Amino acid sequence: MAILVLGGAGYIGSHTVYELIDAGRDVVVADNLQTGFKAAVHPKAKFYQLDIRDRGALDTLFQAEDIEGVIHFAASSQVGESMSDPLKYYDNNLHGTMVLLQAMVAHGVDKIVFSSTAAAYGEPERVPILESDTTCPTNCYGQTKLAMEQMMSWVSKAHGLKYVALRYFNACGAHVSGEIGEAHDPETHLIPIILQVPNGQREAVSVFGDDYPTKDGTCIRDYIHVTDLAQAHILALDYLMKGGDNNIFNLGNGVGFTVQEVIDVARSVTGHPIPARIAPRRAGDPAQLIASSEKAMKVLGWQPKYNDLPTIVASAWAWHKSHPHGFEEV
Ligand SMILES: NC(=O)c1ccc[n+]([C@@H]2O[C@H](COP(=O)([O-])OP(=O)(O)OC[C@H]3O[C@@H](n4cnc5c(N)ncnc54)[C@H](O)[C@@H]3O)[C@@H](O)[C@H]2O)c1
Ligand SMILES: O=c1ccn([C@@H]2O[C@H](COP(=O)(O)OP(=O)(O)O[C@H]3O[C@H](CO)[C@H](O)[C@H](O)[C@H]3O)[C@@H](O)[C@H]2O)c(=O)[nH]1
Repeated sequence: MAILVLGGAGYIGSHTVYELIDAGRDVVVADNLQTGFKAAVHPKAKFYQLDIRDRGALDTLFQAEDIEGVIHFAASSQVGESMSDPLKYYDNNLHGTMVLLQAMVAHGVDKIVFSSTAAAYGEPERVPILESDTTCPTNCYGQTKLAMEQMMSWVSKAHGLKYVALRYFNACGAHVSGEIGEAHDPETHLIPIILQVPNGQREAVSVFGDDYPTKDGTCIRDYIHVTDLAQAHILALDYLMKGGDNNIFNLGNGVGFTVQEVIDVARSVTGHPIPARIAPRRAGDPAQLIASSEKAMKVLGWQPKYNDLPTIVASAWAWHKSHPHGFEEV
């Protein structure tokens, strides 16, 4: 039987497929390639180009393949865009997940692990954040992810579906092989943006606000390596296969770094001075997001391996230096 990875041509999905294949699992990837790349899909995975909102295409896939569980990354995930075009997020994230769950129920596939986000919490009431803390998203993206979690919960009560929601903090880094890495266009994430400077693609990095109540005034985030995230998906799926109940887990390193500290690490990793300019705050940015991932460690046995920021940034740099245009051939 195979694992179906939706969004397996994207950043976190492609890394998860590599880990699944390395673990000897059969993998089917489905992706509409709206932000993903066929070249990111492991050659041993079977690939379907489809949109999860297309029920007919999903039916064809579920009829053709023997699927034992689903890992669902397929979503739109840009915070800023979700504020200017919220209906795109309701359509792709909520409607897409609704069609997927309808197809899963119809075809008797009853296990799903899916990408949620730290954005589900909004401005945290305390750090480190526990899964039981208040969820009050400050942007439409986080709202749709929280609504996806709630949709799973109701579908579970009615149809016996079992789910794990993984609330990631800041995904970063690249595969140790150097074959795949982060390639978003436009890029909005801090570490790849910083690395565009030593790659000659940007003159300086803008620091969005230096007047936050943090040690150097810049925002604090919890950076977690994409391969550690990938491993958590495998553990979560195995947990469901062994009869584990519906659950929600934070995934982060439990350590926060300011934007300024991340830039300093990138300077030391790349040997480039990386000029930084203070810019206005970015709307909707909480001052500080740090995960408590103790529950994932205790229940899933998850143990992040790349818990050191210089190592994480070095893995990202190895990828960006050798693939300055991502998966696009120029
Ligand atoms: N990158 C992060 O820091 C982060 C943090 C928290 C949560 N997440 C979530 O993790 C997931 C993966 O994020 P990512 O950074 O790898 O994003 P990504 O954009 O690189 O990957 C998403 C993949 O899903 C595909 N996709 C999107 N809509 C689809 C649809 N309707 N049908 C079929 N395929 C579709 C895209 O083509 C892409 O390959 C997303 O759900 C995102 O919301 C990401
Ligand atoms: O050019 C930049 C880009 C980012 N930042 C700052 O760097 C920090 C990290 O920003 P990212 O855009 O890399 O990541 P976010 O924390 O905003 O968001 C990420 O993590 C969230 C959960 O924590 C969501 O899941 C979201 O999808 C994902 O992009 C923020 O303080 C941001 O203001 C800058 O100063 N300059």
